[in-house]
Formats: sequence, structure tokens, C-alpha cells
Amino acid sequence: MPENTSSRHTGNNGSVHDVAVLGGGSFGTAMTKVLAENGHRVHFWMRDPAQAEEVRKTGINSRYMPGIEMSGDIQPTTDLAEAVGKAEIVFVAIPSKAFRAVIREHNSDFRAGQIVVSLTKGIEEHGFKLMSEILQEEIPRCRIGVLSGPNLAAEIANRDLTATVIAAKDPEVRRAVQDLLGCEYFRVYANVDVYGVELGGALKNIYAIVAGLASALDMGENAKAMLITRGLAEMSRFAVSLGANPMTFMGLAGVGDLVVTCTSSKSRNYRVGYAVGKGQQLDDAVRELGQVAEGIYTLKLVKEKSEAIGIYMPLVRGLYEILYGTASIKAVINSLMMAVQNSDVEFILPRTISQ
Ligand SMILES: NC(=O)C1=CN([C@@H]2O[C@H](COP(=O)(O)OP(=O)(O)OC[C@H]3O[C@@H](n4cnc5c(N)ncnc54)[C@H](OP(=O)(O)O)[C@@H]3O)[C@@H](O)[C@H]2O)C=CC1
Ligand SMILES: O=C(CO)COP(=O)(O)O
Repeated sequence: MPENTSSRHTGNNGSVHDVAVLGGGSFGTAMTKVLAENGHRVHFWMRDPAQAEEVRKTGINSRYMPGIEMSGDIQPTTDLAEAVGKAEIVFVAIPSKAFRAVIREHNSDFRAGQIVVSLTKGIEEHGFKLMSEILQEEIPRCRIGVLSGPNLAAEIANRDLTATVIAAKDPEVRRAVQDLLGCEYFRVYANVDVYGVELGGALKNIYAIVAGLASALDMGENAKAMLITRGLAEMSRFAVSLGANPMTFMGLAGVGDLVVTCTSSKSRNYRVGYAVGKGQQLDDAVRELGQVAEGIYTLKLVKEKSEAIGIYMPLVRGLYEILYGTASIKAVINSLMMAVQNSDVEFILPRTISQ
């Protein structure tokens, strides 16, 4: 493992901490890199022994971050108990489909009071649970937080200027995460609306798929702005109905993350939408991607949930009909454009009650 020769550049008090990152994919790797560059000892858990060996020997995770060399005190491991046991703070970057299973299997390895922060932007299939709710159910003795924002892993790994949000009820959790992660290229803002921040990160993936589709069809810049803005209206309507604070959607974890994923071909969700817009089958697009695109699962769950609770989500419904139904893209666009014309900002002027 190459030694960290660069000087420490955190804005904190300079103390070194043992932290764990669970999940050896793109985002786990990017956050491991930030933490190690900030001078912390990172116990980096992944399930693939060959990958752990590669990171140990070369500092590179070639499957998920080819060409990115990490430096500093990184201890890759396939022993989750060891990683969690040594850590003061644990970051979890495991896709939503596997999140509960991994935490449940290792439940007894977590200590009372240990800080556990979810980096995952998805929803559990059964019961519509967010990752912080899973943590609360599985390890209630821990102090829980959620990190979310416009955070493309490749850009963070490249040290491009980035901001994110730590959401937690406990101010010590917020402060600890700000101190651990903050540095000259990574800035961490705080929020207490855990549910809103977390839901924002999960929901925007749906609209990134829509934006990718629109881009593949060369719909133009006005259309892009319309989709992003109506996506924001739709996701905040849904989240607020479930208890989120509408103001959260004006922040980095709301509109910030929505903008980056709806405008960047670095977003996997956007890429899936783009491929489908170019005529590829969804399954083939996902297989070719080779990484997680949480939005394709979130879409199904949000469509069901919105129907169950009576929340109007035309973009969700339209995308669902394209990806999982039989509707043509053209027919969906036509029905969206010809729907009853509603109010712009429904927090100011209520949406028509005819829909
Ligand atoms: N990439 C990004 O830019 C960002 C991602 N996120 C979120 O982070 C989460 C993780 O995404 P990301 O790292 O990008 O995903 P990737 O597709 O890059 O990697 C997925 C990782 O999860 C591991 N994994 C999959 N299933 C299991 C399992 N059952 N047990 C243990 N490990 C498993 C994979 O291991 P293996 O290789 O062995 O299959 C791999 O290490 C997602 O919710 C995503 O939305 C959030 C912000 C930014
Ligand atoms: O959440 C992300 C950026 O904030 C990453 O988006 P994708 O999962 O679509 O790549």
C-alpha cells in the first residue's frame, strides 16, 4: 500500500481516527480515498478477497475505479467483524438490495453508541424502508446518520470540488462526520431532516433515468429544464406527504443531487435511461453498466407507494410504463404534455384537484 506523502488537509483538529467503510464499489472506494487522504486509518471491507488483495498491494480498485491510486493508511479486509470492531465510525456503501442482509448478519459486531452512517441511495423493497430505518431496526444501539448530496464517485476520487450533506438528529454525529470528511475539495453541510435527505437521494435516481431518456431523444434544453423542475416538484410532493421537510429539497441533497444526476453521463441511472432511449432493452442496459443503478428498483417501489397513498406522480408513472409496461416513449410524452395544466409551485398555489 503506498504511503501517504501528501500533507493532511482537513479543516478539523488534526486527530486521526479509525473508521470503517463497508462496500468495495465505486462510492465505498471514493469515500475511503477521502478519509485516508484526511489522515484517518480506514478499514475498508469488501467481500471479494482478490479485490482486497489488489487494494492492499497496489492501492487500486481496478474493477470500480480503474486508474485511481489511493494512498494513506488503508486496510482492506474481507472480515467485516474486524473492520467494524476497530472503527469508531462506520460508513455503509452497500446497495440497498443487500443492505439489511449484511447489517443483520453482522449485527452483533456493532457497539452501543458507535456512529453508523449510510451512504446508500435506495429503498428496501419490503415495507418501503430507507437505509437509516433499517439501521434503526437492526442496530438501534448505534447512533445513525445519512450522507447524501451531488456526489459522483468518479469526481470525488478525482478530487474535484464537491459538497455533501450529513443528516442526523444527534449533533455529535453531524460534527464528527464533518470533521472526518471535510477537506479542501470536500465540504460537508449539516441537516436534521434525515428522512428528507435520504429520500431525496433515492428519488432523484428516477428522474436521472428520465433525463437520460430525454437526452438520447435530443429533446432540447427547454425540455431538460422542464423535466428537472417537474421532477423536483414531484419528488418533493411525494416526500413531504411522507413527512419530509420541503425545504430540504432546496438544498444539496434535493435539487443539488437532482441536477448533477440529471445532467451528467457519469451517473449510472442517467446512462441506463440514455441506453433505453437509444433503443436498448432495460436488462441489457443494466448488464452492460456492470454497476448498480438504484433508480430502476426505486421506480417500482415509488410507483406502488404513490398509488397506495394517492400522490400524483406523472413522471414516475410514465417512466414505469416505458420500462416495465408496454407504452411507447412517444405515447408517454404525448400524454404528459396533454395532461391538465397545473400550478407551478404547489406550495404557493395548490395543484388542481381534478387529478
Ligand atoms: N457511485 C456513486 O457515484 C454514488 C453511489 N451512491 C450510492 O452508494 C451505494 C453503493 O453504490 P456504488 O458503490 O456506486 O455501487 P457499485 O455498483 O459501484 O458497487 C457495488 C458494491 O456493492 C457490493 N455488493 C453488492 N452486493 C453485495 C452483497 N450482497 N454483500 C456485500 N457487498 C455487496 C459489490 O461487491 P462485488 O463487487 O463483490 O459484487 C460492490 O462492491 C448505492 O446505493 C449508490 O446509490 C451514493 C453516492 C454516489
Ligand atoms: O448519487 C449519485 C451522485 O450524487 C450517483 O448517481 P448514480 O448512482 O446514478 O451514478
